[in-house]
Amino acid sequence: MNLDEKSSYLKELFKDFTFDFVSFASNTKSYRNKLELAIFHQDDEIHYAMFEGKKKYIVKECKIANEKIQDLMPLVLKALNSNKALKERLFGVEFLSTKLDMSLTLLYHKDIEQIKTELNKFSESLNLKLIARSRGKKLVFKDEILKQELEIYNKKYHYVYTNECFCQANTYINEKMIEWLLKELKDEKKRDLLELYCGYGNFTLPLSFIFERVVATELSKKNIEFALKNCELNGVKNIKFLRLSSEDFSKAIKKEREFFRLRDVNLDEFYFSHILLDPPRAGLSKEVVTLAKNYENIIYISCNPQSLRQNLEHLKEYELKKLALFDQFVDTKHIECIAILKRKV
Ligand SMILES: C[S@@+](CC[C@H](N)C(=O)[O-])C[C@H]1O[C@@H](n2cnc3c(N)ncnc32)[C@H](O)[C@@H]1O
Repeated sequence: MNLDEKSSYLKELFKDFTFDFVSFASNTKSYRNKLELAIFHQDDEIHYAMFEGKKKYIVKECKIANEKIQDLMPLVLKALNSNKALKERLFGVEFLSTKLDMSLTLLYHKDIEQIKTELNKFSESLNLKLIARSRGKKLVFKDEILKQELEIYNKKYHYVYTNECFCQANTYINEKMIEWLLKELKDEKKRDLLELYCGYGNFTLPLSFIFERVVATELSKKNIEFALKNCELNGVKNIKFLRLSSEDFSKAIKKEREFFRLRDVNLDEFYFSHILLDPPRAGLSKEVVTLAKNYENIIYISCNPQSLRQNLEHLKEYELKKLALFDQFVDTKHIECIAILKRKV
């Protein structure tokens, strides 16, 4: 689907609502900063491959991947093909790049300890941050931490993360999403922000500068580990990151359950004017929709407009003020959007 088709689809899906609509285009080529490929073994050679349903087909190049990844792809393949131990039982590769950095993950169906020396030489020869994985094992060569720098309205935000963290796939569009949110929230009355599904703090850090205080929660331990590092990197002091599922956080705020992780936090001290939600494709559970209703303003970042639409059915007390479409995944059926909701008066 192109941007016009996605816009029409969204407008049709949300036709029962009245809202301002805006869309943001991406570069159509070289936009992806992460790429996962399968490996196809043929005779004595390996090729990059993708799946179409259950069918694997060979991929010679990938124009949607950014230039860093495109440049590295042939070098990696050549080096792997010239080494029997490295190509044997290899079944997948994952490229992850940032504006400043790059890592490669190799996925094996064999014990990677046996090829540790070869992997090290491979990482050295390509000067590459390399991660190798096989069942229950992980080896890291050089480093796995990537540095990222986002530029939002001429201000730089610094991040670190690894490929075990969630990260947005299109850096340009990610920056546009953050810029748009800052612009939309600029003139609103704001106090504290409650953010659920915060990842490593992608939105949290820039937003922390326009709210008094932020409580940000996330399920994954790795994401929270890096969110805390990112807070320090940017000298931010007004965010409290908590590793809790959104469902558990709902229980905590209703005092239905006590959590040791919340022993130093008195949630009653906060005045949340806004809640920001960026859930996985399935959208929000019933408990989280109920939690969201405690707050006057809801910002809902969605990678699945269908689940967003379903959740809105249970948020009838709110008006959908704005809906923004971000073409994060160009020419695919995937739609990323942000909805801004306000409780009706
Ligand atoms: C779409 S990502 C958004 C991450 C972040 N906002 C960003 O922009 O990088 C969704 C995040 O929700 C987390 N997550 C998934 N299920 C969750 C749950 N039930 N409670 C809290 N976090 C959850 C995932 O670990 C992931 O980091």
